[in-house]
Amino acid sequence: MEPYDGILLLSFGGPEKPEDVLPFLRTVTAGKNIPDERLEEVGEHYYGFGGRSPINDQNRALLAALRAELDRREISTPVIWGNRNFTPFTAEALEQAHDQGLRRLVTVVTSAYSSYSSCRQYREDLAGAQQTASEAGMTIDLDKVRPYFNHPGFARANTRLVTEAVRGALREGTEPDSLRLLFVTHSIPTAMDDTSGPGDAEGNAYSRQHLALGAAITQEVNATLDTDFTGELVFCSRSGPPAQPWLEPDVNDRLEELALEGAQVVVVAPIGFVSDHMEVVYDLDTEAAATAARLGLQLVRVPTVGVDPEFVSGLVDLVQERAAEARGEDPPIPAWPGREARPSTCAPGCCPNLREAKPALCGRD
Ligand SMILES: CC1=C(CCC(=O)O)c2cc3nc(cc4[nH]c(cc5[nH]c(cc1n2)c(C)c5CCC(=O)O)c(CCC(=O)O)c4C)C(CCC(=O)O)=C3C
Ligand SMILES: [Fe+2]
Repeated sequence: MEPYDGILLLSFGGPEKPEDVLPFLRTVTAGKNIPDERLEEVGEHYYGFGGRSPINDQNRALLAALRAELDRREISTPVIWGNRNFTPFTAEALEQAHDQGLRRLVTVVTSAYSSYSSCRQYREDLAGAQQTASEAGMTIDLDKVRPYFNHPGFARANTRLVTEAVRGALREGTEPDSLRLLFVTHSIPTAMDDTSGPGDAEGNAYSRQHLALGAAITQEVNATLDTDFTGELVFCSRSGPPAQPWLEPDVNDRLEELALEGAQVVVVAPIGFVSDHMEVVYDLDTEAAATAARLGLQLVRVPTVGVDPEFVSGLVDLVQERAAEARGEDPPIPAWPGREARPSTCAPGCCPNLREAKPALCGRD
């Protein structure tokens, strides 16, 4: 895997027991304008699951799946795991890597899209952790793979999962006219969406990337099943003060409207998430499922990619692609939907931090 001697899996992190919940929430929301009521509410979501988020176990499973796929390709490069908000924190991961003799890592983030929250904030985490390591006398170089919403591994795995879910609903006798297809992602402030992307020429990269993937999946579903569905994008997990605009519609509000229109079955595909973490098991499987039940709607929740072999193999392809780039080669850069891949080194000012300027790695600024 020249020039890299290690791979860093970088994620959000989550609490593992009730005593972890408050410290975790304080870490997540430090310096952010999240109302207390929202924090208490989110704390309750975690307590409802015994104080344990599913996300860390999902990352452990992803680590094992990446290891198996690397071994299958006879690549012995170690994989290290770090989180933004829970141990092993990113700085701890770098220390562990350094102790193992690793000096140059390629990072895979557990988020597929461009935005401050899903891309630059991880680049800031890398800069902070690298700084901490350097103060302790450890020098580590860090690169990362490109945002992969339109890498074929992620996009095709999602397409297959949605197609199977719709096929299953139709096989059970659902009339196509009474079925709706919703793609779901995490809401973000509209100001964050407006500024997501490489800078002056763009913006709204976060919502546009989801719309592009949703449209491509819908087209494939229709081609495969000979149907005529119109997919649409909805959002979950809004927080922030009520007066601050966030991306809409909320999945629950849209379910209300769909029920009035006469829909009976709603296929909900959480393409914004790579695994079934809290937003999926609470906001969709608990809250949206209750809304649907109250409205008499059948909700069919599509699995997230998780450790789907096509997705995992795509992540290893991305790591090998990044290594080839770093060696100065000109590897093929597969992209679907759209032929334009995001660069693995972000443009200056890409997905800016609107609160405070902070150093970020893996970019040209
Ligand atoms: C785009 C995006 C992703 C997807 C990309 C990625 O995966 O990174 C994501 C992932 C996640 N978000 C998570 C948890 C939380 N996010 C919060 C708050 C926020 N998220 C935001 C955005 C995103 N978040 C934003 C704009 C805020 C407002 C404050 C801020 O500007 O940062 C809060 C505070 C309370 C609240 O406001 O809800 C919590 C507890 C967990 C862990 C789940 C688990 O434990 O299983 C995961 C994977
Ligand atoms: Fe979040």
